[in-house]
Amino acid sequence: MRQADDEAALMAPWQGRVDPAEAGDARRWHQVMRPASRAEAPGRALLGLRSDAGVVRNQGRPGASEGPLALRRQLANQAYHLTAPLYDAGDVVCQGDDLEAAQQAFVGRVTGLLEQGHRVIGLGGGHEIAFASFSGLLTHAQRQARMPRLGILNLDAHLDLRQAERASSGTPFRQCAELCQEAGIDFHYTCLGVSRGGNTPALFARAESLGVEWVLDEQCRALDSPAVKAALERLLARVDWLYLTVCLDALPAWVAPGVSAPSARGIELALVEEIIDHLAARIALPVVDVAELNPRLDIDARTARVAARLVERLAR
Ligand SMILES: N=CN[C@@H](CCC(=O)O)C(=O)O
Ligand SMILES: [Mn+2]
Ligand SMILES: [Mn+2]
Repeated sequence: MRQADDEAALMAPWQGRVDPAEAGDARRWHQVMRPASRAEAPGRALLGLRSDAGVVRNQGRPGASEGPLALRRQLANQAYHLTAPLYDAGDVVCQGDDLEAAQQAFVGRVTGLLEQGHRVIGLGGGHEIAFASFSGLLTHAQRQARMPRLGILNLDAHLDLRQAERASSGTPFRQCAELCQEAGIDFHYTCLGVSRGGNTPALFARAESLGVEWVLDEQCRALDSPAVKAALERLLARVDWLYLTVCLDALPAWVAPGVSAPSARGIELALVEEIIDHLAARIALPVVDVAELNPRLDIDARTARVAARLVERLAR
């Protein structure tokens, strides 16, 4: 009974239009989505992190905990053009301020889904999802007979390398650097779309000292912009598996208004899509995620629609 209740709640957002009179394949995501517990073959597994704690700790505007549900509602009506099966693995819920417990639970879920052969698609939640996503990927990598080299590609206006007393949405990649050091592996972190005004000199200095590669938003014009091309080529040459994370404030505020810290400039959605396609064609992407969707601040679900479009791409 409990399981049936859980499944009904899990599948509740997966509703949308149906076109029974259509002769060809007229399926949408809500008609294909299955609970991850019933997966029979490897596919794409959605896993949400319902958390505001990281953004609140980072002096931001709460509401990201409502992101996973808003994203599922937009995804439900996406036309299904994929071959991979789609699974919903539900949400890890952050209770109050207990971010660390939520991140640990998320890590456990990520490793379990990776072991079953799924690509994990994380749905934020604040960008604190990144530390949990990468930790899960690292744990899974350490279980391989020959450990793959790991890298991180973050599309973000922010470096998220803060030094702070407590973990937050502003600290995940500094935490990843420490994790890599503890694990005795290289930290390969590249951030594209960085806003000069959104990051203090202290953050750029930390990026420098950690060997982080970044490209400013104004240098990110196209995939073949020299700085973008060089940064991606260097990263791809160094790693075997990539964790790709999209902070929605990498996009301009008029494209993605529903985030804690909207961007005055940002990088174009078309470029974000091109980067995703470029990476997917060249390297294993076992874990990807979309972070910082805040439905409370959204306008006509504009950001949620963009996020759903990106998730569809990340699922290909
Ligand atoms: N994950 C977002 N992090 C940003 C937020 C900046 C802001 O709130 O202005 C950061 O810490 O830099
Ligand atoms: Mn950001
Ligand atoms: Mn971020």
